[in-house]
Amino acid sequence: MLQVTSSRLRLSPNSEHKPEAYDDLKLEFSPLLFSSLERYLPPAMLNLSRDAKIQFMRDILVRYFPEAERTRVSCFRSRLSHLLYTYMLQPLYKELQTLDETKFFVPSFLQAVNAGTEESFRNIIIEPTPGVYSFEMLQPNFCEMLISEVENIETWVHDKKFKIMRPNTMNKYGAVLDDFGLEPMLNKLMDIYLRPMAKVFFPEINKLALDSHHGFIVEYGADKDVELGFHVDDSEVTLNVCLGKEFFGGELYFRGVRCDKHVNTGTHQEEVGYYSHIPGRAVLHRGRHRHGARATTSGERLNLIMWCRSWCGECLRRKKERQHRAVAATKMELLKRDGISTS
Ligand SMILES: O=C(O)CCC(=O)C(=O)O
Ligand SMILES: [Fe+2]
Repeated sequence: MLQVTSSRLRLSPNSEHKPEAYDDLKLEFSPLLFSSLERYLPPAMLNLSRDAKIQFMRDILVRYFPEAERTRVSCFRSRLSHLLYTYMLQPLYKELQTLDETKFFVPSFLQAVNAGTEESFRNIIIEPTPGVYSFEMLQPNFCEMLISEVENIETWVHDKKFKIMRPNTMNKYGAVLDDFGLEPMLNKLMDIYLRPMAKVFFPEINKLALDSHHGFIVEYGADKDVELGFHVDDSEVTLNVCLGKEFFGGELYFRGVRCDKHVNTGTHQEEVGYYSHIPGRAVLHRGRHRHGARATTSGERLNLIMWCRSWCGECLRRKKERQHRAVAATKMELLKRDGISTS
């Protein structure tokens, strides 16, 4: 039984207090909710054991959150962790989860990254249109393994009757690799192998370290997606590598870099560019470089895409502000439901 002098939540969060991480909890509420709520705990409770705090906070949340919402979150979380853990433990190729550079990359790419100079990168790239850099990157064997892994994921998901998250709002086929145990490997790929190159070719984003990514596979073919409309990516820098198989069409078209305000403006002649995919070859471009993919007219095309992102100081400040507002709103809601006047 929990013994505390006051079980009332604080009126304002204790900003000095660093809440515990609750990511491992398999409870019906988001771990973030527990971390946010911990800052509102009465001072005497902060030194209690983690289990005691969990029990106390869970009691509060159970009282205040509607049943339907809890069931929805709970179902989603348990299905998602089930997906992650079960698949991660028995993928087709466990070796894809650990980046082995000599097995993954072609020697020319590795040499350029090891040298790490502008000249070494310039030696391996072609620039089909200004701001789009193409280079040979992946070993054929790695491409084949990754394709087989994706096919295995799809069969597995189908057999288990799971609904998986599709890569983005435009591609209906493919899979988010981060959800299937490949996130750490892709993180390493971004950190060690892409970041130095991005620094050389996109000096304007040099100050922003690429620090997170969304890694996925897109699939095109007769009974899959055929083409991809004109868009910008939700990324600072995008890596797009063709894995195979055999196909005609699927060229990328580019139409200049734009900020949010001018994303729908016209294109100038010198901004028009094209790139034809070749298995194993990558393109690196700004996420804001407007582009699309023409129809894959026959065969099957699979590409590995990494939307690499970074948080600038202002984004970080706004993110914290949003979190702060969300916490404040949750707290107001809790207090109101407890019949405490908040005015
Ligand atoms: O199909 C492609 O190669 C382009 C994919 C793409 O632009 C995207 O997923 O953002
Ligand atoms: Fe894109």
